[in-house]
Amino acid sequence: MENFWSICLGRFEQELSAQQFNTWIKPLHFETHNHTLRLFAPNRFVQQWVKDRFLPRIQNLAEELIQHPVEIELGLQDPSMKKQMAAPVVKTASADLKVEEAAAPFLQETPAKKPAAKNVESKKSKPHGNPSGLNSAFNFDNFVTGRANQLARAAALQVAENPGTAYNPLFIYGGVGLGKTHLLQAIGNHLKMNRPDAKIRYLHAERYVSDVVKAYELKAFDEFKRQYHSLDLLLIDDIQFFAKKSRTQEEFFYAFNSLIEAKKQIIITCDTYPKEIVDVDERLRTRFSWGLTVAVEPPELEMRVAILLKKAEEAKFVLHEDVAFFIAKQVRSSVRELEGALNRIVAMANFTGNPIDVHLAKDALKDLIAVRGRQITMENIQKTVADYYKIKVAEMYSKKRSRNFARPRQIAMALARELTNHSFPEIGEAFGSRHHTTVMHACEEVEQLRQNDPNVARDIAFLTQVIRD
Ligand SMILES: Nc1ncnc2c1ncn2[C@@H]1O[C@H](COP(=O)(O)OP(=O)(O)OP(=O)(O)O)[C@@H](O)[C@H]1O
Repeated sequence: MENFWSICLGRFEQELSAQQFNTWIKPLHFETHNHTLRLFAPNRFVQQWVKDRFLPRIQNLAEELIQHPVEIELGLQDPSMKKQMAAPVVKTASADLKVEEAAAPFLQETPAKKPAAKNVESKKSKPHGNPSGLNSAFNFDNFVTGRANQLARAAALQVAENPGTAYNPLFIYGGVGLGKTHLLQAIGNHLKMNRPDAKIRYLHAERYVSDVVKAYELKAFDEFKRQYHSLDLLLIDDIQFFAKKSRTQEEFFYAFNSLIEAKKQIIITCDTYPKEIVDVDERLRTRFSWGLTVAVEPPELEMRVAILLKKAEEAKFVLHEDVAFFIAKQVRSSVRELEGALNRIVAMANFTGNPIDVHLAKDALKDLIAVRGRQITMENIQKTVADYYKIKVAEMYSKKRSRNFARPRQIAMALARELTNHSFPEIGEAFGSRHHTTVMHACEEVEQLRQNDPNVARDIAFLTQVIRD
């Protein structure tokens, strides 16, 4: 075991570039303790990086070079004492590669788009053994309010104060990373504080699906019903995941009716308006609009700045307004992306030891800025709009006239007209050789819709931001 690290160093030196090796592997300090290999990183940034990229390889090498099972710990060096701290530590056992989250949340890159969560109780963090699935980190106090979400926040607070009586169900919808889960959790935490005995359950829709599957396998629907139908507050996140799950939808229909009848509160989040949820039973979609439906929209500039300042305050570091404005101007699509950008900047500051200023922020976000600087193309517009409406890009140039394709196509044409310098004939050409009057007609129709249909206006605002970003 004593020689393990020197052999590892040799291997990594061969496998990595000199710069990678010197930056990530060489600075690690190594110790052994009984059957534990201990590595210590000089800072959290290196610790997180090594955890994400190199720990599995170190694990392989341990399996190859050491004949008996070992545990690997990845801790932090204590900079002042020049000795190692026991925690926080990332641990992994040789038989089973289990990595525990150890670094502060501010050092974890936030994914731009949430990966399809599988059977998650709370996708934000582990529920700390709390059967309600609530995460106390999300509350009303740290939810920044602005035009984009003030109605949703007011409704959420109202419901948290008067569950079962105000709006039932409360249906919160909006694009990714805009604070729907945050609000859901805040409602749960608020009620829990006011009524500690209340039976509250927060869960991601996929968890509900898997509970139905389990109940089915174990023939335990009575128990399943007992659990869900006896709640005071049911918080269910990302209901669009019920699509095509007919048994789940049936069970949820019963749970829904039973809870509403008993005046127990249900709050649902979704990526779209109830009527537009695909592959979910009509009777459920109708019920979703029984109470109040509110949207969360992408935050405007000032609100993005306020969110950044709040996040900095929470993480206890100083963020000057000019830096916050700089970040907010670069990152516009979602709060999650905003957090991701801030994480990068903080990580770079920690890593380099430089202060957080606009210069450092520019450096940390240079990839993002380069991407933004790219010219907006019609291909990009077509792809973004197609992705958003979940249709194939090919439908942008196809001749199909069904509304599912025609409407997104018209919106993409109107955006192409607005965001590029192309002429009507050029746009027509790019959309399956259509006549320029078709494009003109599309632009007029979309403008009408934008003025009269708040959903279309919201879609266009969101798409414009994403394309510009
Ligand atoms: N108004 C806000 N104030 C403070 N933080 C916010 C706000 N809106 C979102 N956030 C933060 O942004 C991150 C993403 O928000 P959240 O997970 O609630 O988004 P979501 O709408 O549920 O996304 P998804 O559709 O992917 O589930 C969270 O860390 C959340 O705390």
